[in-house]
Amino acid sequence: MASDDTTASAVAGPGGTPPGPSAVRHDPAVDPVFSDGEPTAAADTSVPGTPSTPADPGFSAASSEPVPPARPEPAHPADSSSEVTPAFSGEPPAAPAEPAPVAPVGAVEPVFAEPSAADQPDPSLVDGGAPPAEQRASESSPSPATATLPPELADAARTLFGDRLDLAAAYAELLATDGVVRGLIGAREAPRIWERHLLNCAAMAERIPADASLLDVGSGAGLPGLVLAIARPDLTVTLVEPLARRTAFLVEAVQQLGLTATVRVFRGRAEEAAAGTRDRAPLSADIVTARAVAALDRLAAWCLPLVAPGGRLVALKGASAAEEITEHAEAVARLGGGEPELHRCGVGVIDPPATVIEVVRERVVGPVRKKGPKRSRGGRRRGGPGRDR
Ligand SMILES: C[S@@+](CC[C@H](N)C(=O)[O-])C[C@H]1O[C@@H](n2cnc3c(N)ncnc32)[C@H](O)[C@@H]1O
Repeated sequence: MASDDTTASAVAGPGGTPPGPSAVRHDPAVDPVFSDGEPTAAADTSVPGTPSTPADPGFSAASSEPVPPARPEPAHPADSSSEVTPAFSGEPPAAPAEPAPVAPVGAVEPVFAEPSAADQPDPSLVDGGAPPAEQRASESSPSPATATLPPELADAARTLFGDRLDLAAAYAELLATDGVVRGLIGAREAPRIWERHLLNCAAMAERIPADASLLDVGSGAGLPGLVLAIARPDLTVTLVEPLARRTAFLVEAVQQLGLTATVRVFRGRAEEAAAGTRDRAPLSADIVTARAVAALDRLAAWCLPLVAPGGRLVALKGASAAEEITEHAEAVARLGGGEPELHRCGVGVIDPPATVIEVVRERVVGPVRKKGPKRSRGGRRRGGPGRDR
């Protein structure tokens, strides 16, 4: 049930409420939410909370390697094919993988219901001998119901979500129930969804201009793209995610939250989104966001081709953001990016503020061509077999 703190009538528009006491305590900027069962998540190993940092309990067995183009997820009823065919949700080729449409439910109260019988986990979600997600959820102490917005975060949440706070609460509920049951989010993350995930993602909104188009690369369960779409109804958002189980969740979440007018889901890798096909123009947007997807050099390689010239990559990063800039600024420049800039978001609202790295796409750089043998004017390869004849 909603407390008075979370009712729409009690909230002001974003920025309209004086920030309350800073209440977010951890450095949550890049803590991803995936549970142990996730098979192929590429992660930013240069930030805290990634697989290379054992301290993060909510993280998956992710590697820093990119997702292979056609690497299958574990079989699941929603996955009719193991092949990843880049497509928007609803496009005919991808249709078999999409769940049946769910009627929008609108805003719901930020208390998490018990999973129904229909929510029983599919055993095929279990990876590597781990117990089913539901079992993992019940084994760890916090119950999903504890993901209710903590009172000490209510001021920050009101400031960041304004009159969309109920919608944010509905998404938090989805993450903490469905997200846990389906193995998309670690059970221990449920009680700290607001603190570690929703608020710091929402804080990025201050770096995004009004009415911008936005592509969120490696959305996973919707972070930060879906959070930004909730906080900022003026944005047009595309969630880019290659893995079927995650895109199935995203499609359902978009429908259930009633966000279909401003949010679409593209199943595929960033590189595929940028390349386009004979039937689909390459995707691009004013702003490309990412959290916990890759280190800055690789992120720039994947994301800058998706940024409209003059637009920006806005990457949510952790404590090592400054070192990443030092390490990768040259690579970013080679890829057509400007000097990476570090910004703090949510100052005075969340503690610590979120850290983002921003890169303007200054130049359009073509794909790196591999050096092949030189050809003569006649088209023959110099030194090739023809020359010896
Ligand atoms: C560690 S998860 C982070 C998910 C989410 N951004 C978050 O912060 O919770 C990394 C995500 O990036 C996706 N990913 C990996 N390589 C990608 C690529 N080349 N293009 C798009 N997404 C990719 C993975 O499938 C995975 O969902």
